Amino acid sequence: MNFDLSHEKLFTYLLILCSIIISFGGVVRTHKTTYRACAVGRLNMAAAAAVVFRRNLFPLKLGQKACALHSSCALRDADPLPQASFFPPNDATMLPPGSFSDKVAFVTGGGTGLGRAMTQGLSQLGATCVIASRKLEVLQKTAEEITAQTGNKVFPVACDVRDPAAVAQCLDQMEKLTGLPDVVINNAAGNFVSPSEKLSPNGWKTIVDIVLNGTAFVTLELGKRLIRQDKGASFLAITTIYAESGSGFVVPSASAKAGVEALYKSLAAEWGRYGLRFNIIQPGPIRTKGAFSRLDPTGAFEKSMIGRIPVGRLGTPNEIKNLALYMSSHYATWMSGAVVRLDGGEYVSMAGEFNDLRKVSKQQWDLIEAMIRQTKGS
Ligand SMILES: CCCCC/C=C\CC/C=C/C=C/C(=O)SCCNC(=O)CCNC(=O)[C@H](O)C(C)(C)COP(=O)(O)OP(=O)(O)OC[C@H]1O[C@@H](n2cnc3c(N)ncnc32)[C@H](O)[C@@H]1OP(=O)(O)O
Ligand SMILES: NC(=O)C1=CN([C@@H]2O[C@H](COP(=O)(O)OP(=O)(O)OC[C@H]3O[C@@H](n4cnc5c(N)ncnc54)[C@H](OP(=O)(O)O)[C@@H]3O)[C@@H](O)[C@H]2O)C=CC1
Repeated sequence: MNFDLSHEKLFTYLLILCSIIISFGGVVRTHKTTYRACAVGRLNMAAAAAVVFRRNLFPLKLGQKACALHSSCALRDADPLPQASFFPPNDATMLPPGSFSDKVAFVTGGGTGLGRAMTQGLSQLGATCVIASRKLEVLQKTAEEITAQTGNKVFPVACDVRDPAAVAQCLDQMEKLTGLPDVVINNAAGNFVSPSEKLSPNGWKTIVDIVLNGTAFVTLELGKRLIRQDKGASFLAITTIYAESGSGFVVPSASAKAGVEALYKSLAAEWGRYGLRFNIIQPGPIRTKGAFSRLDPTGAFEKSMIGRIPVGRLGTPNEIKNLALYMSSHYATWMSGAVVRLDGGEYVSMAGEFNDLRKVSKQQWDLIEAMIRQTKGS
């Protein structure tokens, strides 16, 4: 067997080993002060390991080395590319005030990240909102903050979307509070990066249950109730760009998100006759704590990810908010079965066979062109 242990790799393995030993120490010691010291040690070790891991994947320039060894720099956000200055995000709410007056909106996962941003936008434009997820405290805090800001009521309802009985109870509660919704946003999700050979059956099931079954339970239960009351509504699902392409290392999420897209396109065809519209947004990478802590915990991949986005930066929650508000509004009543990608061009940039030729310099192009021209007549 060929063991290729460079100094840096050896150092990484040693750091990881140390952090495991120190973590173990933290568990067995019971004295409070010692435990705290160990906890700090563990965090520093983890941060140092993250830095070295990142350096191995993306070697740093000399000037950056001092920063890389300082733990506070370990998870620093990657910078946008120069062209991003052409494409500044506009976070202002796009639709006119009152666009959702007298409307009720139901947002799963509305307490955090993109769900929170969409709820804030709906509320700002006049909607009464109900937000649902597992953590009631998180929902309550978001609901209070948004209500205070917009003056429109946001109701928090605890609900694990994996459990159909809990979904039915949550919707009962909603009916009592606000009546059935005009706008439904299926945004709740679970995800983590993992080599597929490490996935347990329960790891697979957990993601598929939240993303596909959760969306189906909410959508079918709400759909049946809306049909019974002869009430129209707009349904929106938040998937992702790899729902279309598939992606290694997030296989349960890719499979479940593809299922959600099939569900929404199918229902768009079947339930239009009941006044129900179904649309999908596929976001590219957007910094949220929930996504980045599970998809890029070391911070190693962000820079290369930004490098392949033609617009040169990550998206913002408010950019998703504005598109979601439009698609859920009365301006978009002719839109159903649509899949809208919002990703700064990342998907097409990854798909095109020759797109890496962006790295070719002007001089190299002159050379390449001359070589191709020489083939004339051959
Ligand atoms: C450069 C930056 C990249 C960022 C963006 C990039 C690209 C753009 C495309 C992005 C798409 C994003 C899609 C998203 O969905 S982001 C949303 C992320 N948010 C969340 O996940 C929030 C909710 N998540 C959770 O609550 C947990 O993380 C959860 C999903 C694991 C569920 O929690 P819980 O129900 O408590 O489950 P557990 O009991 O903890 O675990 C269940 C089961 O899974 C196994 N497991 C958990 N974590 C891992 C792991 N990291 N690796 C392997 N397996 C794991 C766990 O062991 C359990 O299985 P058992 O067999 O042991 O029982
Ligand atoms: N950020 C990004 O780069 C991208 C995100 N997306 C999608 O955007 C959506 C929002 O993600 P984002 O805001 O980034 O991440 P978050 O982690 O902040 O959002 C996920 C939400 O889902 C809720 N949730 C998780 N499990 C359940 C459950 N079993 N029942 C009910 N609610 C649940 C969580 O609340 P709680 O823990 O209280 O249950 C949380 O509010 C997701 O669909 C994600 O797939 C798509 C592409 C890119």
